[in-house]
Amino acid sequence: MQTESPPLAAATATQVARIVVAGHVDHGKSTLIGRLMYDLGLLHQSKIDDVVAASSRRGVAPEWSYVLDSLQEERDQAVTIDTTRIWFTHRQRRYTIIDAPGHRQFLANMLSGASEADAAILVVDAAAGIGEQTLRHAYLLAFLGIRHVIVALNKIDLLDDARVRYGELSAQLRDALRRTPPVAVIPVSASRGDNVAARAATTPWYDGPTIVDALEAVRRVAPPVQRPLRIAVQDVYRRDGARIVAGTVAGGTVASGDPLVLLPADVPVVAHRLVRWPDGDVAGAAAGETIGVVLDGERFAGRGDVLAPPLDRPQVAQRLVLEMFWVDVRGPLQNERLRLKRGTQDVPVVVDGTPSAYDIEEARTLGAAGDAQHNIVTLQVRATSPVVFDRRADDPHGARCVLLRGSRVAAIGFTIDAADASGDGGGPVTLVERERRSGRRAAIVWLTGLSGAGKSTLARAAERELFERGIAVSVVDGDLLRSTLNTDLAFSDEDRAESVRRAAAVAGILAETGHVVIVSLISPFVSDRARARDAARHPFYEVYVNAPLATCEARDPKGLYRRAREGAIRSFTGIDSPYEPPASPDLELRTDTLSVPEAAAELVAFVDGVTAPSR
Ligand SMILES: Nc1ncnc2c1ncn2[C@@H]1O[C@H](COP(=O)(O)OS(=O)(=O)O)[C@@H](OP(=O)(O)O)[C@H]1O
Ligand SMILES: Nc1ncnc2c1ncn2[C@@H]1O[C@H](COP(=O)(O)OP(=O)(O)O)[C@@H](O)[C@H]1O
Repeated sequence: MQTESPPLAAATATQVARIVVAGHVDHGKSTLIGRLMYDLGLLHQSKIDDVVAASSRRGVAPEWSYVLDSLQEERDQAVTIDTTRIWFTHRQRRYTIIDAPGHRQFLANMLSGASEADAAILVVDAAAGIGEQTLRHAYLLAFLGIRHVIVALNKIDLLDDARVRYGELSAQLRDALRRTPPVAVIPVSASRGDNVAARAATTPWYDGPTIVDALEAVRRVAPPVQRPLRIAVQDVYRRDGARIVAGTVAGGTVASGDPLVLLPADVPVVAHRLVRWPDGDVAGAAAGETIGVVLDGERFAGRGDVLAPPLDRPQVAQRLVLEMFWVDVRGPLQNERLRLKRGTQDVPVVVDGTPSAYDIEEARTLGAAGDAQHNIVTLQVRATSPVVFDRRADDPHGARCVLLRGSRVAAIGFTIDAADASGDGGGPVTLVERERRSGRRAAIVWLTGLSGAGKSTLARAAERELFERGIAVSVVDGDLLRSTLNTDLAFSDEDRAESVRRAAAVAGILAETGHVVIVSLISPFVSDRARARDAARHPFYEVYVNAPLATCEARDPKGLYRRAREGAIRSFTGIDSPYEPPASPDLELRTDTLSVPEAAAELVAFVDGVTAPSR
C-alpha cells in the first residue's frame, strides 16, 4: 500500500499535504488538476505544446484535462501520477492529490487507511449548481472526518451573472456543507485558469484566496506521532515477577517514567520501564511500534485496555453513536447483537433504537436501515462493557472501528460520540459509576492454602469487618462452590483447574458490580492461579494463607485429613496431591503463629489499602 512515499520525492520538501479532489467528472475535476499543473510550471513545454496542438485540432481552447491522461504514460515529468494519485512539489511542500473515483472505491480506499487526506477540493459546476453529486460528496467528506474543504465553483466563465450566481451558490453550499463548512468557496474557470493560481480580472468582486492560496493554507492533519498517546493493550505477560503490558502505540509517543492512565478502569499508573523484544529496555517508543510497558506496582491490565496520558485521554462509554459504511448484505436491526472492534478491544454490543441509513445513490437519509448495504448507517449501540474510543471530530484516525456480525465484517466506520444516556433510564450501570458511588476500587483478593490453613475463617472474618466499615464485599468460598456450581467436579488436576477457572469467573462477575471479592480456594497449582490472575479484569491480589501441613492436619476441622490418611479420600491436597505455594504472594499470613483476630486484622488492613480510592 502506497501512502506517504511518492515515487518522486523532492529531497528539499519539508512538508506534505494530501488533498483529495472530489466532484463529478463533468464538473471539471481533471481540467482543474491539469490547469493547476500547468500554472505551477510543472509541465514540460513539449507537453504544453501537445495539449495546445491537440485542442486546436479539435477547434477548442486548450483542454487541460488531456494532461492527466498523457502524463500517465510518461515518467520524466515533474509530476508523478498513477490511477488515483498525483505527486508534485511546490514551494518546498510535497503535495499528493488523491483523485476520488467512484464513491464506493473512494470510501473503501479512505476507510482501509490507504489514504488519509488533510483537505479536500470539492469541484462544483456553477452552471449546473448543487446536484446530488455535490450533496453526496459533501456527506462523504464529513463522514470521513475531512474538515478542511475548499470548494472550487467551476465554469464561472460560462455565467452571465457570475457575481449574483456566486452569491446564491455559496450560500446554498454553506448550507449543504454545514457538517464541514468550507474554508473557501472560490469562483474558478479551470479551463481559463481564473483564480486557479492567478487572481482573475473577470471576478473583481471576489477577494478571497485562489486555489493555490487555499492549498498553501492547508494544515497537515497531525501525523500519528503527533497525536495524543494511545497504547492499545494486546496482552499481559509475567516475566521474572514483573507484569509486562504488551501493546501497540497507536498514536503519540511514550517515555519510561511517564505517568499514564489505564482505561477503562481509570487507574493512574506509571510506565515504570519500556521494553522491546529483543532489544530489552528502551527509553521511549512512538506510534507504529509494539512495546512492553512495565507498570509500577501490581496493576491489572488486559487485552483491549488503553494506556493514555492523564490529561489527554480518550472517551470511555458503554453507549455510543457510530457512523458506519455498511458492507454486509443486510442492514442492522434494533436489538441485534453485533461485535464492535476498536483497536484491540472486541466487545459485544446491542443495537439500540432504529438505525438510519444515508442512501449514497439518492443522496438522502432513509428512515430505517433496511437497504443499508454500501450506504452510511448512523446507529446507537450499547456495549456490555465500557469502550475506550476517540471521537471522529477529535481524531478520525483514532475513531476508526469495525462492526462484526458473527465473524463477518458488517460495517467499517467511526465512533462519533458517547450516546446520551438520559433518554431511557441511563443504560447499564458501569463499574466506574459503581466505584464512584462506593468510594472503593473493586478487587479480587485470592486466598490460597492447604485445607485447614484458615482460608474460610479469615475470609469470613475479613468480610465481617469490611462490611462493618461500609465496604461492598463478598466471599467466593471453595466449599460453597463445590456444593453448588461445581458438583460435577472431583479433585483430579484437571478438575481443580476447572474449579479455579470457575471461581475466577464468579469473582469477576461480582467484582464487576463494584465488590471487593475475597476468594478462598485451595487452588494448589501455580499455573491455575496465574491463569486466574491473567483472566481477571480487575485488580487481583494473591494471599498465601500459610500453615504447615502438620498444623493443618492437627486442626483437621472436618476430619478430612484423617480420612485421607485412612485412604478413604483420594488425591487429598498435602497427602497424595501436591500443593505448590506462591513464590511471591502479595500477602502471606502465617496462621500457625498468628491468632485468628491478628491474621484477620492483617488481611483487612491489606484489603483496605489496595482498594482505597486514591490508588
Ligand atoms: N481430595 C481433596 N483435596 C482437597 N480438598 C478436598 C478433597 N476432597 C474434598 N475436599 C474438600 O474440598 C475443599 C477444597 O475445594 P477447593 O475447590 O478449594 O479445591 S481446589 O481449589 O479445586 O483444589 C476443601 O475445603 P477446605 O478444607 O475449606 O479447603 C475440602 O473440604
Ligand atoms: N490464625 C488462624 N487463622 C485462621 N484459622 C485458624 C487460625 N488459627 C487457628 N485456626 C483454625 O484453623 C481452622 C481453619 O479452617 P478453615 O478456615 O476451614 O480452613 P480452610 O478454609 O483453609 O480449609 C479453623 O478451625 C480455625 O479456627
